[in-house]
Amino acid sequence: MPRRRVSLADLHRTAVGQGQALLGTVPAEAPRALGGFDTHGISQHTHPTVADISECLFFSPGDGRIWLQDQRMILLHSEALGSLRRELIDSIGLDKARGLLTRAGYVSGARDARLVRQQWPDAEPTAAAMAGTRLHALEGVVQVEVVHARYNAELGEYDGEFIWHNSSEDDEHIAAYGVGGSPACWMQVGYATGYVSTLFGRMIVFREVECRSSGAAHCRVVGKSAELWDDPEQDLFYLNAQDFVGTPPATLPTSMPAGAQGKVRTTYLGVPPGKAASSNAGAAADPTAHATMVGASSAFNAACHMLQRVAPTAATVLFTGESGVGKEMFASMLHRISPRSSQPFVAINCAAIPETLVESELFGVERGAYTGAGTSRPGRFERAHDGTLFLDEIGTLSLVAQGKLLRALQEGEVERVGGTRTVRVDVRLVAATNVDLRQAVREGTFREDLFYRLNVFPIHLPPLRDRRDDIPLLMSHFLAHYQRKHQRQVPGFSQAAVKAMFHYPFPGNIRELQNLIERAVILATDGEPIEPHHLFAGGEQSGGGVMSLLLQGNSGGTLHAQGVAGGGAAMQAAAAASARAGVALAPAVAPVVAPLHQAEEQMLRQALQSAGGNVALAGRLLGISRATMAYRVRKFGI
Ligand SMILES: Nc1ncnc2c1ncn2[C@@H]1O[C@H](COP(=O)(O)OP(=O)(O)OP(=O)(O)O)[C@@H](O)[C@H]1O
Repeated sequence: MPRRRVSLADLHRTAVGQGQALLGTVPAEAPRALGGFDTHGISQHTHPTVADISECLFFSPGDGRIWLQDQRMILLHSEALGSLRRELIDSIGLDKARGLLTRAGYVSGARDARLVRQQWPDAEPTAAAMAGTRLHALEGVVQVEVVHARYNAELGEYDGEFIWHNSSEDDEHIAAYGVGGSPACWMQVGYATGYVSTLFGRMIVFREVECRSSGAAHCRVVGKSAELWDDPEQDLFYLNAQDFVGTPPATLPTSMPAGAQGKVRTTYLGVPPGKAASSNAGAAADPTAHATMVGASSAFNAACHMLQRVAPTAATVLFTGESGVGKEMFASMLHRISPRSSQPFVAINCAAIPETLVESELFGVERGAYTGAGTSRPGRFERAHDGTLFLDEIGTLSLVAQGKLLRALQEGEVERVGGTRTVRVDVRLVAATNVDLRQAVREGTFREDLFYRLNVFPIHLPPLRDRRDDIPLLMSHFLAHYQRKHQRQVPGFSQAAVKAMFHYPFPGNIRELQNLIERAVILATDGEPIEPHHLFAGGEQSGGGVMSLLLQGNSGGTLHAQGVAGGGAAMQAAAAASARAGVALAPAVAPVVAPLHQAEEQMLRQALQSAGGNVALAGRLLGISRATMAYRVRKFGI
């Protein structure tokens, strides 16, 4: 069979042209059904229409694939999904099954929103939102009738009501359980939440207020920005794979009653009830102790499930992943949900300690051991006794330090530098690395025996560009966080800003996203949404344009811009915003064509110079941690 991709639209066209001869089993009324949407307030001819969308659907029977543009799809019997659903409910319970299906729906909706963004970048917001209803129908899930839908970009508020006809989930639920007391379109609600939240870059919660499964004639769903609901917690609960995962609050407007703000904050803390209070022993050493962990992508959920499995044990855990993906945050959460949570969590960044001090930092030192050791002090191992010791950037340890670490792990005891007695320590070791330790072993820079000692339970955290479904949640989360922190009234993101965020590769991962949003919240004008130039004002390459940070003297940075997403008007606005922020825009520098290591060194030097030699600030400019910055500065001998 030829490996030809045939789009649904091709079939339709051919059928129309050739009197249905090539359609075979496609029923004659199918094209009419596809075009059968109607909406109030927006015409069925508004692009992207069902016909436009169907151009993205390809059947490739020759190689057993169906594509919705670049996403592989499958044509699954609704009954098969029904049986999976029934087994899930029967084996893990209604609430857990509902959570799983809601999150699967969320991922699907988020994917479709990205498709619409990519294919119709100029579609106006209502049309892009309506495309979700058309995709949902085209995928055979549900027919959507729009009661009303409205998005106010100025206020960042969404509000919509829909009637769902022919819900496939209801058919299956009713077939298995009959008509009962509660709504059952869980995946579909997850889809709507994922689609609209991804489209607008903020948390928009859908709730099914009437459902065929609970006796209504048809299903009715209401979607609103999370802060417009009084009690979004009950809906958001199902988005969390584990109870330690928080869901980002929507922006908390200052007009919100103080009591309500408090309620939302505690609900979203991301710490299971009872755990927060007991983990205070480690809180001082743990900078992320009160941070909320958010995410909804399948990669994030998979890592959370692994964390939940390993937390109750004493096994060594090795987190791998690029800088800024959340390894330290996961390590800290691991401690908080483990039986050691009331004991210390001691973190050490191996890259940040000079080679000569590693031993005394880890194992402690006895008075007089060397010049300057005026008092005896315990090392991190001793301080982490009964608790968790987190060794970050473990790949940077020297071979000598690796040998000493291995000995301490094998023997369960340490000897202070200059001391004569050994101290027994009981620590749970958690390590993290952003280098490939297997490769380091092959290259002879990392001990094989230590690698196997650490690699007991590896958890890989993929880069943000590979789990883009988390982006809207993270955007909402950090927007709310920095609004509170900096007392700003920024209602949300403009459509251009959301688009730019979805196209940005985030080389610095979540840390970089966090920095972009903090900067944007500061740069944006109160009462107006965040625009791309507020986000990409620090040298990031966004979409078609580049903004780079050029450094002149020690008197502070100068922003040099080479176009920004949004074009000339955005440039002018960027210039105005930058002027407000005390920096100036100037013509662009030539694109960097130096080898990677040279470019890296140049960027490090520029950032340091801009930050007046402040390593932490320079790191923030580049979207990396202070420790990583310090390590790289040392590596290049700057
Ligand atoms: N799932 C998440 N939800 C909310 N914030 C997150 C999440 N993951 C990471 N962050 C935030 O992103 C920043 C970077 O995370 P973290 O320091 O844990 O990354 P890392 O992988 O340890 O980086 P490095 O390798 O550079 O040390 C932190 O401010 C952290 O709070």
